Amino acid sequence: MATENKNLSEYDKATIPNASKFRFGIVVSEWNDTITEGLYKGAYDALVDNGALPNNIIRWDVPGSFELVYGCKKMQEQMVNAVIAIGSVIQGETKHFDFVCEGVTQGIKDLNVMRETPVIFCVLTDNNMQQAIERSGGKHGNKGTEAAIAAIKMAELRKNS
Ligand SMILES: Nc1c(NC[C@H](O)[C@H](O)[C@H](O)CO)[nH]c(=O)[nH]c1=O
Ligand SMILES: CC(=O)[C@@H](O)COP(=O)(O)O
Repeated sequence: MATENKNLSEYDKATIPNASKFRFGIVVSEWNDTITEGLYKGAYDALVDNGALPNNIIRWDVPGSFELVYGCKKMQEQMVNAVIAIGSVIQGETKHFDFVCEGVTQGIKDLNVMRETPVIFCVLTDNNMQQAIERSGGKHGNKGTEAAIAAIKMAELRKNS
C-alpha cells in the first residue's frame, strides 16, 4: 500500500515555496469530526510552518463530504489562492460509501477543471476508523499536512503560469 511506504507528514521545507503571500480556504466536513479536526490541524499547522499568516487562512464547515463540492465551489469565489477540501468517508454496511466517494471525487475534479483556483483533495476514504486514525495524525502521518504542502505548491504554480 502506497501510504504504508510513505509518511504523509514528511516534507523538506527547502523545497516548499514561502506561503506568506498566499490566502487559503479550507472547507471541513463535520462527519467523523474527530478525524477531520485532526486533518485540519495538520493542514493549518503545515501552512503556518511554511509562512502562511493565520489571518490568510479561511475555514468553513459543511455537513458531510458530499457537501464539500458546493462548499469548495463557493470558497473558490473568495479571494484565495488555493482551497483544501477536508473529509473522512468510512465504509458502512451499504454502497452509500461508494456513491459519496465517487461524488466528492468527481466534483472536486470538476472544480479543478472548470475554475482557476486549485482545490486539493484531502478526503480520506477508509475501510474502518482505525485506518482513518492512522492517516490523520497516526502512524502513517497526517494527510492534512500533505494537502497543505500541495496547496502551497499549486498556489505557486498558479502564480507562475
Ligand atoms: N457516511 C459518511 C458521510 N455521509 C453523508 C454525506 O456526505 C452527505 O452529507 C449526506 O449524504 C447528505 O448529502 N459523509 C462523510 O463525510 N463521511 C461518511 O462516512
Ligand atoms: C459513507 C457512508 O455514507 C456510510 O458510512 C453510511 O453507513 P451505512 O452504509 O451503514 O448506511
